[in-house]
Amino acid sequence: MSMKQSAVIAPSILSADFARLGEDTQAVLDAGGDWVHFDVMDNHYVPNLTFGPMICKALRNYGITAPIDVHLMVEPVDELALAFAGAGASGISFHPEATRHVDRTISLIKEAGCKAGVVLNPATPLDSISCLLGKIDMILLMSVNPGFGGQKFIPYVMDKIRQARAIIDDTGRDVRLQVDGGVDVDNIGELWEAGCDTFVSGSAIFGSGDYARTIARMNAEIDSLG
Ligand SMILES: O=C(CO)[C@@H](O)[C@H](O)COP(=O)(O)O
Repeated sequence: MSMKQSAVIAPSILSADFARLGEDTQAVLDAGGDWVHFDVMDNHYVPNLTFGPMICKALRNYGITAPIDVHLMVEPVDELALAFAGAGASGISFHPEATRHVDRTISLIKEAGCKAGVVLNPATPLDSISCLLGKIDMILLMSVNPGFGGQKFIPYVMDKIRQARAIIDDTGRDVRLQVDGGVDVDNIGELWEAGCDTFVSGSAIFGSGDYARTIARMNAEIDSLG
């Protein structure tokens, strides 16, 4: 039986207007976004630099109450993960190769009261996380190489999504399957059918000019497939 959960659209505020971040984040939530996807880049694990826990806290102080889904593209992981838990993150996902003790990092995140996710780059095999399936809340499959918004979806990830769905269903656990990179109105239906239930989308939403219409079209594609 498929353990696929209800669809979640998580707009990536990497593509938001940083000069008006609180306002733009609230706007995308008012337009139907379910979670805030918060991409943390350290110019070390990835060749780009974004924002840290203070900005997460500032969004909470601004009044953002939706789940904040933190994607850490940082190395090492533990200290920043704890800082984000203290700054109002709801879930924290990290790249296993960026931490020395993966199991310990998951425990730290969960003990800090957050959902824990692991992120696999496009070419990283699924079997690298087989031991963790009883413990994590989410698998995030990157469908672009991490570091930048606005890249094209890498087609071979589609098969990996199907395999991940089968592996999750075998566990019988509620583990979300999130896809991130090049997600748009045109491919979201296929991604849902392949087994994703959580969709990160940055440039397709923020670059569209009409957030509500774009998110509604994404949800309509999913709903049309049941
Ligand atoms: O983590 C990342 C990039 O490293 C993503 O979250 C991107 O922000 C997705 O952007 P689009 O491909 O949707 O523009």
